[in-house]
Amino acid sequence: MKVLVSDNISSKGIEILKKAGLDVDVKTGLKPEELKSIIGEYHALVIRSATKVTADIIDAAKNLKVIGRAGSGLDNVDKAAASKKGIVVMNTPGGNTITTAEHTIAMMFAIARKIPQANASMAKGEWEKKKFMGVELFNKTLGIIGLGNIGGEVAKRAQGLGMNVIAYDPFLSEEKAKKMGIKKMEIAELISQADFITIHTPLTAETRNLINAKTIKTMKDSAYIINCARGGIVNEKDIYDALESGKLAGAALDVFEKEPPENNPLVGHEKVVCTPHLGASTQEAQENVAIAIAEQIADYLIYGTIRNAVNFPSIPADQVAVLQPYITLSEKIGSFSSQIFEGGITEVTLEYRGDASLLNISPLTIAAIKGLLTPILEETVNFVNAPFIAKERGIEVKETKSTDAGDYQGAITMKITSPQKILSVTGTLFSKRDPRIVKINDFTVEIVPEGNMLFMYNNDKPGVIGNIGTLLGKNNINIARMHFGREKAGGKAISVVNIDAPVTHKILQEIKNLPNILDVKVINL
Ligand SMILES: NC(=O)C1=CN([C@@H]2O[C@H](COP(=O)(O)OP(=O)(O)OC[C@H]3O[C@@H](n4cnc5c(N)ncnc54)[C@H](O)[C@@H]3O)[C@@H](O)[C@H]2O)C=CC1
Ligand SMILES: O=C(O)CCC(=O)C(=O)O
Repeated sequence: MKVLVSDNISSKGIEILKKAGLDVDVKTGLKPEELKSIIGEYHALVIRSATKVTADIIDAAKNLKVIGRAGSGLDNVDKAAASKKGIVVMNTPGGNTITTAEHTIAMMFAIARKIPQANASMAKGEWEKKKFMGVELFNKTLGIIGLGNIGGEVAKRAQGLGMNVIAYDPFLSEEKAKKMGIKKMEIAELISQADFITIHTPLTAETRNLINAKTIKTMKDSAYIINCARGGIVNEKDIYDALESGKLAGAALDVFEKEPPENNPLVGHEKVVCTPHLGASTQEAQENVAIAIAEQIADYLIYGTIRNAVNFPSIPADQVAVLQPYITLSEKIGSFSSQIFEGGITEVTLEYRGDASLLNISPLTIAAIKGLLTPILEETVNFVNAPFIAKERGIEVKETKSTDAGDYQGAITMKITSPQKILSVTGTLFSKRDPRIVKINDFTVEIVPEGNMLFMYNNDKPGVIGNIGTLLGKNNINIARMHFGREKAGGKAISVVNIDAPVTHKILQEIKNLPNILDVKVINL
């Protein structure tokens, strides 16, 4: 079996692959057409973030069984194309957590004390003591947006420095935050209270452009911002304007909207410290992730054991045919529910009815939990660790079974509970194969859960649908399907629109401002 390593990984990983008897080629810096021309020879591909594994590359990968990411981010892999071809996509969540948290703290010190700027000045022969007056971190408030693995490690370190740590993470329970000695609050409150703001969320529809001109306006004067998560979460132009106007005292950026950045005025700006996506770049982290991915790939190619796969559950071979459609349905119900729900989840109940109650439900529950957590945690959740992550986050998972499925042959309902509200989403299979969402709370619907969608609560009034259609049409976005459900004529209604292209933040705002629209969410399945 042949393995292609197309990005730089630690030699420890290569040794493991070779020792396992695999034939390893290391070819880094390949152009897309070069990779496409050779990928057909390989059974496994090992990458970091530089190699772009597009649908085109996957199409040419005639023998490929597995793509392994030494690290966590999989935004450079077309996972849907890989899944369609049965290629397992795996990563190594956790291997670079400490390293990235340490980089964040280093970046915070660097902007607070202007260390890189002072170093550059001394290298030019200057001795500019006055110019590089800094601020202490002690007693300052650090606002962490996204209190997951890295955010949690940053919090511990910042507490050790005597900082007052506050956090915003809509998916974190109050209890967990309390245990960590952190005050959990809404984002607006955090932004207005923090002296330093650091971001540790994935880049999702919700977090794209999270820090923008509007939010910056509500920050303290002379606040600092740090982004070691993903480019695109902070709006680079708005940060630049705020630095120029003096609203922001400094920014530390490890990640960029475009990497490497081109003509980006933040690079080299006197109030900015930049690093070229170095968050995970330590010997220790690179060894961790290289060893982990090499072991995972060898285990899969040699023994068929799947670990840390983001697109495949482990189920006994004889159950695959019957379980797979229900696994897809469960994952879609979870993902759909997560994208329309807001609040710290404390409990999730999966109700299996009719045919579904007669199945081996444990992989279905795992798939539903994975679906629920993936839009929130993106790369860190897989078919193996989903239940553990839920538990760690204080989410209690319950299952119930009933042979009575009402109007359907088999149905699965996910009930999500937070201290403030409950959401219930029911799905079924049409023709034993095709997933449909058929109930959302008390609204009866018939939604095809796939691709880009808009989910809206609206008043059941004439003109609502026409307005949405006109606005999308004006923006050249084609509507594939529309579904409606209402409590009663003239009451509260839900509208779900399947669209052929994603909507931009601006279009989303325009939809929100249409008459009789109460709330809009973007869904991607
Ligand atoms: N700079 C670098 O080299 C590296 C960057 N990263 C990036 O760091 C980020 C965080 O990674 P991990 O901590 O491992 O992920 P994680 O999955 O453990 O944590 C992410 C946290 O963000 C929260 N979150 C999701 N949506 C949110 C929203 N709208 N508002 C507030 N919080 C939200 C989640 O609840 C979760 O607690 C990811 O974007 C990852 O790709 C990771 C490793 C290295
Ligand atoms: O491999 C790297 O250097 C980037 C790490 C990263 O961003 C990730 O693991 O998500």
